[in-house]
Amino acid sequence: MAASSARVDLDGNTINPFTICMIGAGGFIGSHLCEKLLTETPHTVLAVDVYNDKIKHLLEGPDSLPWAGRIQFHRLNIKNDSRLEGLIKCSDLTVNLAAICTPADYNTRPLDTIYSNFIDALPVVKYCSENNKRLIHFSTCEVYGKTIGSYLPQDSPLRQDPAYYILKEDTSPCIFGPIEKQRWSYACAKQLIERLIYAEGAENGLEFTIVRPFNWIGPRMDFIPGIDGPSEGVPRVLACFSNNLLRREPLKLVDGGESQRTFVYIKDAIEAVLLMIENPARANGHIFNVGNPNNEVTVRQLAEMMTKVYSKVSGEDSIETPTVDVSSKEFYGEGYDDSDKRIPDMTIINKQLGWDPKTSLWDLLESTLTYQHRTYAEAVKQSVAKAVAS
Ligand SMILES: NC(=O)c1ccc[n+]([C@@H]2O[C@H](COP(=O)([O-])OP(=O)(O)OC[C@H]3O[C@@H](n4cnc5c(N)ncnc54)[C@H](O)[C@@H]3O)[C@@H](O)[C@H]2O)c1
Ligand SMILES: O=c1ccn([C@@H]2O[C@H](COP(=O)(O)OP(=O)(O)O[C@H]3OC[C@](O)(CO)[C@H]3O)[C@@H](O)[C@H]2O)c(=O)[nH]1
Repeated sequence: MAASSARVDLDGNTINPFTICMIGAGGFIGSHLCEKLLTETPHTVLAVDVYNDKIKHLLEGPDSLPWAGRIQFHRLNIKNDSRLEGLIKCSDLTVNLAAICTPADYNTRPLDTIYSNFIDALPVVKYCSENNKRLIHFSTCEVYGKTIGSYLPQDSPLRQDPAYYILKEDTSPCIFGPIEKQRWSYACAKQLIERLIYAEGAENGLEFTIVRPFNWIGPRMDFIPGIDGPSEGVPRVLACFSNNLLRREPLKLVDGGESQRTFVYIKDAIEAVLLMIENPARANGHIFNVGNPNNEVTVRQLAEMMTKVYSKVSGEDSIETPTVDVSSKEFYGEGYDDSDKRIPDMTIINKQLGWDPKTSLWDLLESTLTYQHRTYAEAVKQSVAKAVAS
């Protein structure tokens, strides 16, 4: 679709093209946000990351492309690069996506996790505040931790009461496990940076929006171990299960696969972020849950659905034993813990931005697994054949 030049916001005001400093633009969410901004808006992106593989298709190509000249890639590590302030200063808005955000790292690399999600984000917040620049910061649904309901007795009827499990931005508490459960290093660091941003808003007038994504999934999420990422790496569940399906191995269910998640299609979620970007008067000062409450499954149900969908899109029968149980200690190591249930309350985002997710879990898995099969099946086949031959 061609970039439109006469865009209007939700209140009918003309949106002038602006420059966005997007930190973490080379990741899963960043790549989709770049694509959306370049193909459907007149805005310019200063894309900051240490990697750019997932946005190569936007960076390379002829000058005749509709977005030519509207994206620049800056390869830099925000931990230690003095160019960061300059990029923030010459932008109208900063979107910060940079983070270590893979659960396998939270308990095994807790220091890196805390530095990445808190310490490394500090200069970004500071530069935005000091230079009066708007900030959209990516937090996480993990700041809610466990539900109140999870602490009730198993047979308590209150567990069925939404008041004990629906997660609301302005009223739900943040409930983490003990310090020795280092899984919560990420959630805790994200919570503290949220509090710092909120305080910068309250005391120094920083214009901010905080996004709490609830399991956004789709093409380009993470990596397939041994193909475009380390063989021993453990990505998030979509890529773990995709890898198992591609290799015709059983899908591993951690602690029985009883935890529940709501999954939202990345393309639906990106619509919400674009609304935030283009409607500052409605988005500033708010924390937004962004998820799909209608797409709730247990991890076991997710595995079963992915197995069925993959069989449909690949044309291959599923294997005889499609799933296997593993303990969290075996899979993630010491200090792992889990969120039991994550259903976002949608009142605030619906009221402020009129956003609702659209895509069902089956449909989003069908388009995502079609992409996974098309992108990886041949490479996996070759890598398996090579391993057998050696
Ligand atoms: N995908 C989800 O469902 C989800 C859920 C909750 C929260 N989030 C949050 O959204 C953000 C983006 O998540 P994602 O899924 O796209 O993850 P991702 O890992 O694909 O992307 C993060 C990007 O940040 C970059 N980065 C990390 N540290 C950096 C540094 N020091 N300097 C420069 N670049 C750096 C990485 O190279 C990567 O490209 C994260 O803050 C994450 O915590 C995502
Ligand atoms: O092979 C596997 C991999 C994972 N599981 C279980 O699936 C659940 C979801 O895991 P995952 O997608 O890796 O991550 P979480 O939902 O727990 O956490 C993420 O949520 C948002 C974010 O902040 C950023 O993406 C991140 O922290 C979980 O129960 C695993 O144990 C499995 O059974 N088998």
